[in-house]
Amino acid sequence: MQLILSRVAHRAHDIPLESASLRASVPKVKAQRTFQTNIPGHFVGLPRHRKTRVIASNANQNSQGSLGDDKDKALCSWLSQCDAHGFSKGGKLYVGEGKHGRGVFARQIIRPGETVLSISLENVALMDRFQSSHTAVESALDVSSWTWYLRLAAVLLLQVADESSASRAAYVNSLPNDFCNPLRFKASEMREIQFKPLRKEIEGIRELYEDAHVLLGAALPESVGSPASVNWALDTIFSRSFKIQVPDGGAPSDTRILAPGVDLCNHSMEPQLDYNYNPSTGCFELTASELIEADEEVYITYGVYNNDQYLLSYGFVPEDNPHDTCVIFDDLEEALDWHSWRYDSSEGDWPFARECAQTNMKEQSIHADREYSVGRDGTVDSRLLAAFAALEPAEDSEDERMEQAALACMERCVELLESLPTTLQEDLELLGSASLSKAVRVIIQFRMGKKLCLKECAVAEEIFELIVE
Ligand SMILES: C[S@@+](CC[C@H](N)C(=O)[O-])C[C@H]1O[C@@H](n2cnc3c(N)ncnc32)[C@H](O)[C@@H]1O
Repeated sequence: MQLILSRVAHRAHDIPLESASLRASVPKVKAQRTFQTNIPGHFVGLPRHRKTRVIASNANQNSQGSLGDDKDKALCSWLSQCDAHGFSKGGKLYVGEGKHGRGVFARQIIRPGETVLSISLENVALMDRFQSSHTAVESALDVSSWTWYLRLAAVLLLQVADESSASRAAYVNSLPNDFCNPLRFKASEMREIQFKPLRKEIEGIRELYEDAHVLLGAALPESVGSPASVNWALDTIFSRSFKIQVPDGGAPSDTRILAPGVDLCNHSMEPQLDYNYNPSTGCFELTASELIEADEEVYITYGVYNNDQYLLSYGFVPEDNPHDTCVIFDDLEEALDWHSWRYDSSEGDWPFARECAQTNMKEQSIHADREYSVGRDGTVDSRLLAAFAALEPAEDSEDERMEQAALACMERCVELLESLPTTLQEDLELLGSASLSKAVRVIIQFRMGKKLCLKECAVAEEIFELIVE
């Protein structure tokens, strides 16, 4: 948290937002590319900064100490009985309280390439299919047509219901009960989001949860079929499951698993551990990708997602996420309408603009309906640049059209920034307040990420350099 705050503070003071001067201040550049469809990549621009990893070894115990609370101890003891030695007394890892709550720490120096934890799929993991020892309830369920999250939620909830089996009870008991899920944001909190796309996605996922209540409620034993139990199971699998390729009687296919122990690792954009399924051992393995010091908290990466996806799946917003994006137009028609209003371009060649956007879209396999966004590094959706460039007068050179297109994107970002109820600086000050709820705190972090994307684009002179390189 410290990192993002200091960086935002610096940038918020540093970069003046002067929309009026944008057109005039952009440098002239020489184009070498042919106009229309050959803008590189989906987003266009240059990365501007890179975060330095800060190692936090602030576990509440040292390597000789106990392994977290009683539930964590029971989990570690079960894992070591299952031959997953990572967390046993002689193992290389321990559970402790880290920078983001409970996490995993190195007990000793770990060298690159060392496998630190190995989880048998058959005996330890929970998979989105029923494993060899079917119970009667499992056999009675026809889950073949269900999507993976319904299957995995059913597997987890049946594990909870199965009191006769202690096999994975230690794991189930160690799972968190409370989760910061945007689906349960109150109406007043929803208003604080300030950005429409996330609100829309939350509504969509609420429907998904409601459908799951009906389906799993009808299929599962009463003791685990309540909406509250189903919510818990879905929260758990969305925030802790891994997708791997596992042979299922034939060729490897996508399988979702809950991997006890591995799922205790918190996320970092610069992790020291990789995870992989090893077909020769049948295990899901954690391996060091760099030298790790004793008592250092170890991280994995949860993936390349924007902050919307992080918040929806994991309930947090990563610090300084280079993959965050901010929607600036819902679709092409909105973009063209805006351009016509802003620059009086109603005489522009709209069919040509659509064609340019679509050609760029097809070339990059982007879904037609996808919104138009800017990236955290000052990049712009290349379909948008192509469309806007096509609206510029035909007699202008290709350079001039591209330059005006990029300027239009920058001006849109400025306009959006100015239309928001709070500025970056105000959000930063709000975050300093001790009385914020967890939900509001994460919402403010989320909207600051979006504003940083807009701001990076609004000042991104590099856009021009990259377009014409
Ligand atoms: C796979 S679990 C990791 C272990 C978890 N801390 C635990 O106690 O079980 C994922 C959850 O950990 C928390 N988390 C992981 N990485 C985080 C990070 N970088 N910042 C904030 N919270 C994080 C979030 O609550 C997330 O939903």
